[in-house]
Amino acid sequence: MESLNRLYKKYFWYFAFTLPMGILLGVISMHVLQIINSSLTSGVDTIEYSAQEFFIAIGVLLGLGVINELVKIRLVVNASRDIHSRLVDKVLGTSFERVEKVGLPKVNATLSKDVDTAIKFFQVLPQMVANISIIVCAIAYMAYLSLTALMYVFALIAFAGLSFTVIILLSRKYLQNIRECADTLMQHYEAIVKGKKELSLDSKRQSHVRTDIRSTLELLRKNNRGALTLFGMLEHWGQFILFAILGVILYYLGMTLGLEKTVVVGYILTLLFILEPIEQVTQASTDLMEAKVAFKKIESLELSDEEVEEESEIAALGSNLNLKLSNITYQYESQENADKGFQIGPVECEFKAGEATFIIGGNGSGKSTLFKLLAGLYSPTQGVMNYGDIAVDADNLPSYRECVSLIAADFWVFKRILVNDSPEDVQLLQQLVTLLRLDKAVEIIEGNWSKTSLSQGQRKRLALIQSYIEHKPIVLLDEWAADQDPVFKKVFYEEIVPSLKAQGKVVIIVSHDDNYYHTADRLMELRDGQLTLRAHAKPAEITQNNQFFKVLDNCKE
Ligand SMILES: Nc1ncnc2c1ncn2[C@@H]1O[C@H](COP(=O)(O)OP(=O)(O)OP(=O)(O)O)[C@@H](O)[C@H]1O
Repeated sequence: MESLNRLYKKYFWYFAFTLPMGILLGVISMHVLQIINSSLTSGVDTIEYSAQEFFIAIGVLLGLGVINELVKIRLVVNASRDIHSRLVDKVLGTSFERVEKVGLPKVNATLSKDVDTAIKFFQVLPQMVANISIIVCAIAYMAYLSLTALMYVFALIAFAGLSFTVIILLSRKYLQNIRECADTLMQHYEAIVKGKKELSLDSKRQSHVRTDIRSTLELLRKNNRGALTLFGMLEHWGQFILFAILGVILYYLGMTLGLEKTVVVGYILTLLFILEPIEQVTQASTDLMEAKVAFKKIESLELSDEEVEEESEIAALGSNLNLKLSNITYQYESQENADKGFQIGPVECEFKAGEATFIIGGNGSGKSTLFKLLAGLYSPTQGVMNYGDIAVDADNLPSYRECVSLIAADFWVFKRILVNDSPEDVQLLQQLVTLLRLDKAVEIIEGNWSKTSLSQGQRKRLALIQSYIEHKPIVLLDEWAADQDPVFKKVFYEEIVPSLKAQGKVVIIVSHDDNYYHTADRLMELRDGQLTLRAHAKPAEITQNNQFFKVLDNCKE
């Protein structure tokens, strides 16, 4: 809870403010009660003085209450912004490897649900402090009226407190289960949205999915019922206890202890007055319990706790250098029912600047895993990766990643185009849109693509444009051409790849287009995680009418 502790510390003064304010509100409230009490039990001659005092006191209460409320609102809105942005920083600062392991549905559930529940902590705590202060002042006032009567009241309150604690503890398991169900539901929701096509075509699968979701909803219902029953009981039990105390004072203690009328009326008024603060405290305890579960859930994801520097730009390691892998291996953690996870390597290989390497291999042979390793998204289990003379390690990994442009099989296109301000780059961007035949499909509006909901092949072209204008020296393309039409496949292998090579980039491509293997400098094969050389080739020189080469060359000048 390190990051959240930092937040508590940041807002310590807000919390600290609510304590004396709560006590002040409590003292003045008790004073108001005392005025009412004495007006009810004494003669009419003091009424005029009491009225003045009464209205001054409630005016002060209004003023202090408003100040307290404003401070509370400030705390809540500021803390809400900070928790949201802290969580975004945590996700951004966490390694790809960890986020992949946690999985999208869990991260989504945390970003959408836990964060709002966690904010409740900041909403209810100041209120709770104020209410507890009022209750403490009320107890002090009752002690002032009659200590003996208070002993009896305390015995009843202690019993009530004990029963409250038991109920709250019992609710904890239900709350944890409800939170687990929320994760499972998020997974189901992702499946029914992403798998909508398949579900529309298969009623059997649809009914399986429906059954699974219904069983999760049933589990959720049972746990919700358990938690809500306990919370409901808590509320009514609290009310009952309070009325029971009133009854005991009114019908038994008054007579048994021979209490004066002022004491009995004082006790009744005070207890009625603290009815609402007590209700709010019990409600707040359940909210705090939920917030605690949410905090625990956030922590259980083990996201990064490091502070992310605003606008931090990481310098790239260098360019036009060779990428060398020495004895590199990467092993996934073992999955359920498996002895050990899939392993890549040991890989011994050098990818030269200005050369294109094609990697082929069957499904599951490890191509995407190798790309994640080459991109620095996974850290090798053993071995060394050198970029030029520099060994890539934990310290310079972020700088290495700045050298890599990856279009993965499950790539993402951001609406915002990141392009240098230079006129050459802006012109290059426009030329690439035309060359990649996207000029009729998208526009560039204030630095954003007008839309990204295009065909898969077109979206890959958008991703390639972003890769071009980033000018990164290592380009990794995972089956980029697989979704392109035959004409554009040809353009890719005969113009785009040579233009990237001509810029001195390390180009590595996963390809299954055997018609174009001859355009590679090297053909390598992955089989069960083992990378072997299949063929060296001497691809054709760059042709004079290579439009991609021309626009990139212009940009260099
Ligand atoms: N996140 C993961 N955790 C554990 N094992 C994984 C993970 N991702 C992939 N694997 C395992 O690693 C092996 C290689 O997967 P990878 O995706 O690299 O293959 P691929 O060659 O890209 O396959 P394809 O051609 O089907 O895309 C598979 O057996 C897979 O089960």
